[in-house]
Amino acid sequence: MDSKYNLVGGKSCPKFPTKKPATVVNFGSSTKKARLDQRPTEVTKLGPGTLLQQRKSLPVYGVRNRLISEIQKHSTVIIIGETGSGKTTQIPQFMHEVRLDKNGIIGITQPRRVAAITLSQRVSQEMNTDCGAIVGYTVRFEDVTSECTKLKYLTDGMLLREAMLDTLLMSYSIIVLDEAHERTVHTDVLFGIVKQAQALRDEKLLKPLKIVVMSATMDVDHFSDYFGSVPILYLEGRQHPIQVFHALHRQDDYVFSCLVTIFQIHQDAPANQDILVFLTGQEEIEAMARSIRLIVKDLDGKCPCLKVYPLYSSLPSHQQLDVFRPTPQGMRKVILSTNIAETSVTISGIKYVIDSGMVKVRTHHPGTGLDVLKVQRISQAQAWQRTGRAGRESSGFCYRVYTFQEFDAMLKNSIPEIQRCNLTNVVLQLLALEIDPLTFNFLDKPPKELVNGALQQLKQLGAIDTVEGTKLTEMGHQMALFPLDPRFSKILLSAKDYGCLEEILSIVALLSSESVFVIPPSKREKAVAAHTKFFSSSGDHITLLNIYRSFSAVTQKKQWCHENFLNMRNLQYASEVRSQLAELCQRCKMQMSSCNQNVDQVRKCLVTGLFMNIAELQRERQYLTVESRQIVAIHPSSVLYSLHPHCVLFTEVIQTGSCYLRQVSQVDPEWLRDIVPEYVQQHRLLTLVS
Ligand SMILES: Nc1ncnc2c1ncn2[C@@H]1O[C@H](COP(=O)(O)OP(=O)(O)OP(=O)(O)O)[C@@H](O)[C@H]1O
Repeated sequence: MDSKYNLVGGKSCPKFPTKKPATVVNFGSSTKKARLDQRPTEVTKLGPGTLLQQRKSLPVYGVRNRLISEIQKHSTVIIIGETGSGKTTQIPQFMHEVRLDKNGIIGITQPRRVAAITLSQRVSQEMNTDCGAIVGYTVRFEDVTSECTKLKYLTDGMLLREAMLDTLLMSYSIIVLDEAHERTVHTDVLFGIVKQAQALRDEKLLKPLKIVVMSATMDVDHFSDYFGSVPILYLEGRQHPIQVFHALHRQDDYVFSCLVTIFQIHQDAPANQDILVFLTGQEEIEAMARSIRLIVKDLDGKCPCLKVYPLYSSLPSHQQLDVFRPTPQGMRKVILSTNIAETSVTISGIKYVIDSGMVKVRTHHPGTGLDVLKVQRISQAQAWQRTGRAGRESSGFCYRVYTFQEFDAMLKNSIPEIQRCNLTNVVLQLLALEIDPLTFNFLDKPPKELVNGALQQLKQLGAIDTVEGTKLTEMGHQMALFPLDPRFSKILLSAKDYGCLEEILSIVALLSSESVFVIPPSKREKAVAAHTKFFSSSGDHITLLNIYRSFSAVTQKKQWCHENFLNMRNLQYASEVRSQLAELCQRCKMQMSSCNQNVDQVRKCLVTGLFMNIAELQRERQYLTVESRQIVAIHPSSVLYSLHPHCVLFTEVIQTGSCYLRQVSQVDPEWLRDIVPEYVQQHRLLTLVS
């Protein structure tokens, strides 16, 4: 590729089915300033060799012995390495090879489930064993490990959960906190938990716990200081070079610029060189996927066959994993992804990365209690992570559809999640560990109002007695057992009082899964008509229950789902989640119960956990939330969209431009007075006053 590149306007310029005229995106290579180009890179040409040859050509392999000796010498080390240097796949294997795991397993945390799954599959392959044997993974609702597992890839959230059962984490000899630079809330909390476990094990003369922190960014002094000036090991180089290009001019529509760039690459590059595009969210991705498919139809076999794969977190797991399969010969895949493919993962075949420079971030506002989803610029660290997804199997290219000046103006690192997200779940987990969240030794303390907001919510849910309190009630202890948002744990635990545990289990399981509705754009009317059969005028929760009940009753599930435009895998997944939740309920000594057709009981039970999520109709379609006094509307996907009931309970609010309530049910304001009298007293409900 030339360093200056006119992306549209070549002789085979595609037609774009958009309103806009095709613009031009010119790119310049940022040779001097690009970080990857500043460092001497070790370039090894790889043929289709064996996995062992591939492993040996990774930069980390050359320093294996020094690395092992440093890890053996110190109880905690920080390792920095560029993307693709081999940190995540190799270092755990090195430690296993010298039997550092003889007294316990090596746990490697990952911020995302897709990374934990694909990494453990890759490492199993490299070690020539089945996934789930020596190497395995644990993610929420899925445990693929066995008694002989020595290397366990797990999400940071799962390790935190394990810490609740054993604060000393005795089954582990080494804990690797990977991708620490991402600063997810769970990794941040784990810093404190593993540090404490290490100190306590030393104090009690138990077997030692080794901690390895791995990061892809250089600013790790902070991590080192936190553990008491521990050594920092720097791994130089990456396996394959990546050429980075920036747009020469500011682009005013990053989505369109990405689309243009995809087709310019597609026209020039040989087949089987795949493209990964970073966008911000599901809707944007699905819209671009449709545009690409339309353009491809117009190309008339002039280019290799192009297959589009969306990748976002609400996509069912199996569809996410499809993306990782090699592309059939003669084809090209283009993956449109959110930031879930940004760190840790290797997607086979990716030669080109196109970076929009944007990301959708969830931020919690303690004042209003609202979680707001906002599209914003990424940080430089994220830009380098995205770049690093190319050049993993051979050299690669990264096209940034923003100028170098824009890159230069980006924040160096993203704001840690703990500074901006809803902390209710984390605070509950800390309290279950008998840790006071107000005095906990956080790597960076979260804002006090976020912690207080979480304590306040836990008090309202009955998990603690007082806001200042650090002791969980019995209800709080039970709530902490469930891998759910505390509001849903509360609903499950209340179900025994309303005699509807069967129903609540189904609803909570469905809310924990991806959407069960399938609405193909070409068969929209038919799909909606099929779904209408299940609709309940009382709202979305009972509608979900109707679907689950029918699904459980039929024997020909596949055909039934197909006829009713429902996603069978998601329903099956929900059914697995349901079984696991039912087991946890049994552990809490809860009896199974069903309210059969008296589904008012179900909605009353939902109020026990979601009473802070009530909104009242103001005027046509406009609602006011009782807790945060926000103007909102019911999301068009809700069955209540055109019914506008007086008082509704909702599962979540999303703000993308306007504020929308999702998963909504009608409630009778009188129920609120019975179920949460104190809350009603504190918050004036208009309907109750009149
Ligand atoms: N699933 C996979 N398929 C093919 N190759 C892979 C796979 N996983 C890893 N590799 C190879 O191993 C290399 C090192 O991957 P690894 O995840 O260990 O790097 P890393 O240093 O942890 O980088 P990052 O932090 O970006 O994930 C990759 O660049 C790639 O060549």
